[in-house]
Amino acid sequence: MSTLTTTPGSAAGDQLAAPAAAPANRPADRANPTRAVLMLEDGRSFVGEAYGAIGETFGEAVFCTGMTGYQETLSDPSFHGQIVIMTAPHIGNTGVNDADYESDRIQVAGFVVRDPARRPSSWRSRGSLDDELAAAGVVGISGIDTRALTRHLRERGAMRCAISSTLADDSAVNDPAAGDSAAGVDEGGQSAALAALLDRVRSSPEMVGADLAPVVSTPEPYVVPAASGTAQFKVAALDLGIKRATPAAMAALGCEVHVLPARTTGEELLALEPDGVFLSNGPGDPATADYAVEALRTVLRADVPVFGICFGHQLLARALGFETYKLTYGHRGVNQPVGDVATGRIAVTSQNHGFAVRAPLTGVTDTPFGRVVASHIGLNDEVVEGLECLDVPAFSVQFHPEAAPGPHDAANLFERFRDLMAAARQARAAVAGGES
Ligand SMILES: NC(=O)CC[C@H](N)C(=O)O
Repeated sequence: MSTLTTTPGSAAGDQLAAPAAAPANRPADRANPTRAVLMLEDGRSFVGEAYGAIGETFGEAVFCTGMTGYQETLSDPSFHGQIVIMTAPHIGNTGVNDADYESDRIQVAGFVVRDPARRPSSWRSRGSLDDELAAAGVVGISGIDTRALTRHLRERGAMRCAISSTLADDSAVNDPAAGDSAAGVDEGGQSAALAALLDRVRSSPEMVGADLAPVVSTPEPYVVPAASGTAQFKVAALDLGIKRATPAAMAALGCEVHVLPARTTGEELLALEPDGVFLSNGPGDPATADYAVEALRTVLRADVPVFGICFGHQLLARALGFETYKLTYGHRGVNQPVGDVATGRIAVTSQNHGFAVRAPLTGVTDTPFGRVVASHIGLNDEVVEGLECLDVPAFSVQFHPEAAPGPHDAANLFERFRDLMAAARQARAAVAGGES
């Protein structure tokens, strides 16, 4: 299986790297718009204007329903290899600032908006989003019917796509004006350039089978110190695509967070003598990343507390023996309702996932690491959104308690992790006391 190795604005995958003769991505000119095409794997296409950089890019088309937080979305490493469609029609209204980035670069493979802000307005803004995308070489498209596109993906599922603003001839495109019915796929009448683009989309790498965490992970370990005072707990955090807000949330609770590359082994994690091990969110298919699953099993055997979010939740599930599967179109946005099974409380959560864990919604499952229950359930479609181990100190959630962007309903989960680490330390002290 080929692996998506997208760099912003470039073709997805080595085998799809732009031919040497292709023009380099260059900023779109707002005064003289350049025509751009979004081509889906099933042949449906949309015509709009180049937005951000002019060029050609490939990735999985996914839609995000957040009304706000486009900067955090763009820089979330979990979106690596994906072309993100914003369902909110006005994007870029507050420009860009340096505080809202969740990693050191824009991570999406491409960006689709309906109606970009012509002039950003915010006291924090230092520039416009389209200039920022152009400077980063990120190819985008604007002025298309994002509602029709989203409905198409809801019916047909997330699929590969391309954005191209460099086609020689795109005159005969299957335009959204032709209607947004699911049956509106019309490959007939397309120009040779469009047919060739469709071929390129269909030979681009798929998200299923893509092992992308090592591509976005930190090459070297680094430490985020406790936000104030002496650190109370040492956390070893496996960076599978971590967002800045995550170690910051743990540091605010008195943790010293050691952020480690994706391929760190279980033995290396334990050698740090951490109070707890954290597994981050990340891009790609959780059915890959066997290295992290193995590391996690080593940690679980050592009875060290574990907390996983999103990709980390999926990997904890795999370590326990559950399987993961691909959702039709996933959950991406800041308004996803989740029920806490134990308390009956509902949290509105931030989510960004295309895969999910296959586990029973009710009852207790026996696993090699003891009994496990589903702790959280997605209220839109009954997807397992959390797991709790009853016999080892481990739990995980599919959503994002770090909430960047998003509501803070789930922030208490970091406190739960801290309390789990405190309880484990007390238990160790009691055992040591009993032995002496
Ligand atoms: N945000 C994440 O960690 C996403 C996890 C995984 N890549 C998925 O799409 O389901």
